[in-house]
Amino acid sequence: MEVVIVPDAMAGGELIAEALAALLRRKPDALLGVATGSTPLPIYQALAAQVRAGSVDAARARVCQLDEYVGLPAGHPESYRSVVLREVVEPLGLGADSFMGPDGAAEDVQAACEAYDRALREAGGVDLQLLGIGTDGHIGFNEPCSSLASRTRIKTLTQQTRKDNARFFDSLDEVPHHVITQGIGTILEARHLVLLATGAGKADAVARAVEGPLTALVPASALQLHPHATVVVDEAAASRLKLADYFRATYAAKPHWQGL
Ligand SMILES: N[C@@H]1[C@@H](O)[C@H](O)[C@@H](COP(=O)(O)O)O[C@@H]1O
Repeated sequence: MEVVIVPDAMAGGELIAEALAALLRRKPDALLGVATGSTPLPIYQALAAQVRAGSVDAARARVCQLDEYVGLPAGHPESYRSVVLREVVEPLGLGADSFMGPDGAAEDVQAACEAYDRALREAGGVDLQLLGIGTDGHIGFNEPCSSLASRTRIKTLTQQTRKDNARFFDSLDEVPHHVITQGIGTILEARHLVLLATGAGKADAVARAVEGPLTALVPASALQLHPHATVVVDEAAASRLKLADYFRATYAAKPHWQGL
């Protein structure tokens, strides 16, 4: 696992957007796994700026969702489908046919989960999966004690996650209890995992994920199993890392051509 400490969220966004741009230059139809929440927004803004400036062509990029609420009415502005269309697909100038996600309104949720796992494989697998981290260490919506081998499935949110996400809704009551999320086993199949965490509120989760034991109690610790996992953190989110100086020195000495 590589840990990169950046000064602030903006710098993290630009660094990761450059990695996405480099991937698209290498593989124009790359399948980009995107995350929701506030943290990755600077990545999407920086990538869209690169597209507008003509430094990367994203016209053939494909985008896929990490997770979704269950039971929100179609077109709800806070469904992750709506968020990804609004924050990623449209700003990159892509059409809705470049995008795939699990169907949170399906009558047969289990079948929808299995279909999504299959669709990801049939699409050739995710080239780069962006991840955020929950304050309880979750990735996607894999809450603590999710199986490290799990596939896309329905999960029940913890009260903490519902409270954390209530800011996107009019009230806590409106935050769904159930979600569909790519499983940890599904996420680990992506060729490159890039987790961005910013702010002091994530420092504890980051330290447990990066330097703690591999445990289902901290789903993000599963990144330790992946051969190409990058964790980008700002100074505040890095504040509890014991090896911070080592991570800084390693990144400073890294040849530029390697990218992330
Ligand atoms: N399902 C999403 C996660 O993918 C995201 O990482 C997390 C953190 O969000 P934020 O970046 O807003 O803190 O929120 C939600 O739970």
